Amino acid sequence: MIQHPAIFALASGAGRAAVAVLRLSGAGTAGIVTALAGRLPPPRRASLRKLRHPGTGEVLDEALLLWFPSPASYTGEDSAELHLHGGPAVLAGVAEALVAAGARPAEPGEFTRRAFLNGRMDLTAAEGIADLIAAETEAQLRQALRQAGGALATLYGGWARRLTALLARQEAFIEFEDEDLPADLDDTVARDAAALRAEIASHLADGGRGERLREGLLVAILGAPNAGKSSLLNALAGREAAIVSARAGTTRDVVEVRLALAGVPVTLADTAGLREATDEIEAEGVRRARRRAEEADLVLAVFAADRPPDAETLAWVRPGTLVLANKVDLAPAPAAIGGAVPLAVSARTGAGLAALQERLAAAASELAGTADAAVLTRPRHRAALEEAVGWLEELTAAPLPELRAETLRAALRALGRITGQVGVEAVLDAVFGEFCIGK
Ligand SMILES: Nc1nc2c(ncn2[C@@H]2O[C@H](COP(=O)(O)OP(=O)(O)OP(=O)(O)O)[C@@H](O)[C@H]2O)c(=O)[nH]1
Ligand SMILES: [K+]
Ligand SMILES: [Mg+2]
Repeated sequence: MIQHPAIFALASGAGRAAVAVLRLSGAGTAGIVTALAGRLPPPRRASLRKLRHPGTGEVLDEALLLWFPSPASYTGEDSAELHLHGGPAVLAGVAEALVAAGARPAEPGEFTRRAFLNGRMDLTAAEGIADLIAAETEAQLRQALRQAGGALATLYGGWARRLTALLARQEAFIEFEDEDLPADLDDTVARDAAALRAEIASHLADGGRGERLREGLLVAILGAPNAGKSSLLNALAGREAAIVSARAGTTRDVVEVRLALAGVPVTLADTAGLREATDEIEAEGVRRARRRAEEADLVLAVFAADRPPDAETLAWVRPGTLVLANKVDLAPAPAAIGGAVPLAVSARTGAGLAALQERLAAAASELAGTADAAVLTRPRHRAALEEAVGWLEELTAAPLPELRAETLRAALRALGRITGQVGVEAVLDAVFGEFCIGK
């Protein structure tokens, strides 16, 4: 195990709390703990200790101490946890004492980065831990747990091992070409590489569901002024998030609410009514509405049942758009709008809102629902896998055994970047930079 200089950080949430957990890891942890607590507790056993400033001897807190000697710790290094009283003055005092004893505050993700460097986990599992901390819904949590548990490490690691074996066969062919090798060895390499390429390609062709679940879905509510968009947003959110009024052009800024639908986090965006606005501010609102609709994973096109459908909104109706006829308390819903059968709702009476919730939940799980398999979760992985597939395609076209070996090596490097086998400092910075401090 590599032991880097000692770092510390608050591992629990910031702010006043009954208990705050400070985590300490790295070379010299034993000495630093001893400097504050007098002596080390037995490994992995919680012990109550008075903590003192090593310079002044001043008592800082009475805390529970845990000592995790290397290698049996999260980072693989010597580590300790201090369970303090969670007030800002206590934390500031202990932090200062730790610095005086030779530790420094940790960077975001630095503990997990050390765990990775010590071989405690691969990069995909480390990313899974970041996702676990960020998870807002149950489906996100399940996906993160699978990844942190090594589902992707196993899948991508398995592919890397198969590539390595192929490379070995290809190189044997080059090395011993004149000798008694099976005549079709070169062909079998190409055949097995094509099979692997097909497997990776089918993993890539998942419609982006895992990535969407990780990021959350964006649903944009679109429609003419006064169609009842803000009323519907409020009804779905269960609170008065947006201003509703009888005046056309009420909503200007995009108003967002966060919901969980079928375990998928969803940002529901209410937008300005689509029309040729003369007012400068409203015109900007309409521009924002269009931009949001372009970015959205799902568009809710809202029409008022007592009006003929407007051309501006009709232009956004396409396969996959959820078409609503609102205000069915005033007039019956038309049989079809823009070729789609509209869902009849009334934000005023609540009619059809349960069906709307169901349709939204169904759409959310179709767009972002994942089975309990290893699923692609990040653009970083997608890019590297696409690169690997590209190299394996080149292999088929490569005329010389040496060139084939080269494409296999390149594909292997692409896979290695995902799991961290091919260590690129920039990749590590990007991966661990997204962590919070203390993890
Ligand atoms: N009768 C009836 N009135 C509704 C219904 N939904 C909304 N309204 C009314 O329609 C008017 C406009 O509603 P809003 O929710 O502000 O409409 P909007 O689409 O957000 O309008 P803009 O923000 O101006 O684009 C308000 O007076 C609402 O009370 C409905 O289902 N039935
Ligand atoms: K309005
Ligand atoms: Mg509105």
